[in-house]
Amino acid sequence: MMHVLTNSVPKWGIPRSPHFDTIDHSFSICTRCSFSCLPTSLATHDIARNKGLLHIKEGCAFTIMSFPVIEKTESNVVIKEYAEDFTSSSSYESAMEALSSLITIRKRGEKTQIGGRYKKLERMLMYLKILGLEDHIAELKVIHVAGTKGKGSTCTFCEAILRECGLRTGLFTSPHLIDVRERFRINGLEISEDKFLHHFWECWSLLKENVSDDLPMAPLFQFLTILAFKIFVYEQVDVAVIEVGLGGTKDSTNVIKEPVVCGVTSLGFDHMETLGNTLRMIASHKAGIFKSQIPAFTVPQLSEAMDILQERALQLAAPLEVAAPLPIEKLRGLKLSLSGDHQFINAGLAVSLCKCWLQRTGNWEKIFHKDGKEAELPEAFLRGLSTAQLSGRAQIVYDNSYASSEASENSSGDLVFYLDGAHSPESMEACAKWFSSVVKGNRNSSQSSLSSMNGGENMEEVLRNMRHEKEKSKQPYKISKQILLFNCMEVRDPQVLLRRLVNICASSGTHFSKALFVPSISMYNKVTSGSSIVPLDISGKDLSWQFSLQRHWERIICGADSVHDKNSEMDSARTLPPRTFLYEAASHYCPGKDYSAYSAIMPSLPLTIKWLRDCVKENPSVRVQVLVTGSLHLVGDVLKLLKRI
Ligand SMILES: Nc1ncnc2c1ncn2[C@@H]1O[C@H](COP(=O)(O)OP(=O)(O)OP(=O)(O)O)[C@@H](O)[C@H]1O
Ligand SMILES: [Mg+2]
Ligand SMILES: [Mg+2]
Repeated sequence: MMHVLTNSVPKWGIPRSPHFDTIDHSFSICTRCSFSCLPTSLATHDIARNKGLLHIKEGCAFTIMSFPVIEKTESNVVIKEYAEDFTSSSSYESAMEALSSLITIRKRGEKTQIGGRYKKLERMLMYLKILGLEDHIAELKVIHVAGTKGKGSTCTFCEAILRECGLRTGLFTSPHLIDVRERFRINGLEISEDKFLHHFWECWSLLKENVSDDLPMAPLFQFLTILAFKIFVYEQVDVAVIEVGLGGTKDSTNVIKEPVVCGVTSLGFDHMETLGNTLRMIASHKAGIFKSQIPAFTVPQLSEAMDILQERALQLAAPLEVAAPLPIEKLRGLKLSLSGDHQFINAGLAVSLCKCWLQRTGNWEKIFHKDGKEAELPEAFLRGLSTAQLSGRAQIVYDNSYASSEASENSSGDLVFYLDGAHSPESMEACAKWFSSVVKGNRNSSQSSLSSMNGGENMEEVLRNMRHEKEKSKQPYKISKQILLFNCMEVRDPQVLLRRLVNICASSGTHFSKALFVPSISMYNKVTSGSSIVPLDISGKDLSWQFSLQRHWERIICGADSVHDKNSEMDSARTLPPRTFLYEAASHYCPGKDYSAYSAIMPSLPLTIKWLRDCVKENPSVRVQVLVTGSLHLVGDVLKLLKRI
């Protein structure tokens, strides 16, 4: 494949968007004016102008751009546009403020309080019309994916595979862990801050100008969906991989009228307050993305769910196929970049979706004409499957920032974080299996395989982990302790989640010596960015939810209620347990201490990480393996802190 470096874009002129010619894999420059392909209304607004984001000229918007710089990463071309100084972090923070104002404060399952005359999907179509996008989104070549678990992973595999096939990709996933821009990827890379702000303020101001009592402003997820469509249209992606937000039938993404192919990942119990209490009801929502005569794929499902999917597909004359989990031999010695056995299910689905997409768009034969071996996965597929990246799903982070530079590596213990944002019973099961298998791998061999490190890491992180593995193999034997760091949203059933986790881990010999219950930093009513300030002030934080999690834990582990009397709860949570707590056997526990034998409430996440680091620093003979799970917010917060503390 040829990559051509271009820097011939006029600095103050029309942005020409570079893209792949998908047919012969060559890189070409589209000489059409990207903006001129879009309605001139896109350029007529004030906020962006006030913020200096746009120059308006005769109804056509011109971004202020400096020369694009092309970075080559493996077989992909990555384009970076370095904008002038018009975007500052403060402008990014004001975008976050604006986004936060779109969060509709309501309890899950309650009917929306958006008001207005129209239903959600009618509103979505009207918003798209305001932005002049309605015809353009019909031209996007979409892979649309619903399901209870594995949507994000499946979409990420699809994106990586098709990018490796030489296509220009757009990927829209949810939720994000640290920064909202994670939800929008162009050619495998998170959208740049400049581009994000540009599109954000255009959407924002046009919608704000046109809202009325009948058509109120779009709530958060609808807004983000519209933004994704706008970005993908503007970026002229060859393929848009779109993850459903919640359910299917009524999801904001379901304005896609004619996707190229649809996928439904593993179905299970989540969001029952919105989707219903039975698997049949849940499946019926997910099947709501099927479209007349459009091929659909799913994974093996329980029969109640499969029956519904098949019924719906039949009604729509949509050919539905079941994609088998990817057989490991097909990888020809490579490893899936996302860890855990469940990822073979997602990978199998992604392969079927991509093959179908390539065939239906006429690309399959053009790209793989020389590759006659139907049974084998094309090289590009293997590259995609072994490099796709998604943070916070079965991700391992070795933390060594506590080790002082002068001290030898061996003078402190190991601290390893295992992060997985599981928050439904089925995903907790997948998470427990993964955690047990990787810590077991550690117990059985001094060197764990790199396959246990998922693709959420960047190259730098992978290399750091490899160095760590190498160092570790030279070190004396360490005693491993498994610790749980947990929080979940109040709408979840912690009893079910924790019990599932404990039982599955126990069945393969993994036992948590302690559980730490901690409040998340992220606020559900605020969209924050990677650079937002981490609040350290914990005074007045209500920890009653964490105390109730602890009570569930105590009941599961020792069949008894926690020893806490309610009055001491608030006081005890103000203080961290002594460092010996981490290593103390439960039998050493003395009633009367302000933490229990098996668990503790931690006053804040930053303090918890510091405390864990201090504990490990003092004790060279231990390896503390911390499973962080229950909430993607918690996982995101931990990742943010590990990178920044
Ligand atoms: N096929 C699967 N079966 C069971 N659990 C899975 C599967 N795939 C992923 N998981 C679990 O679900 C978690 C989230 O994975 P992923 O982000 O791919 O799913 P999602 O459907 O996008 O989730 P969300 O509802 O958070 O958007 C993973 O961390 C893992 O614990
Ligand atoms: Mg979900
Ligand atoms: Mg998701």
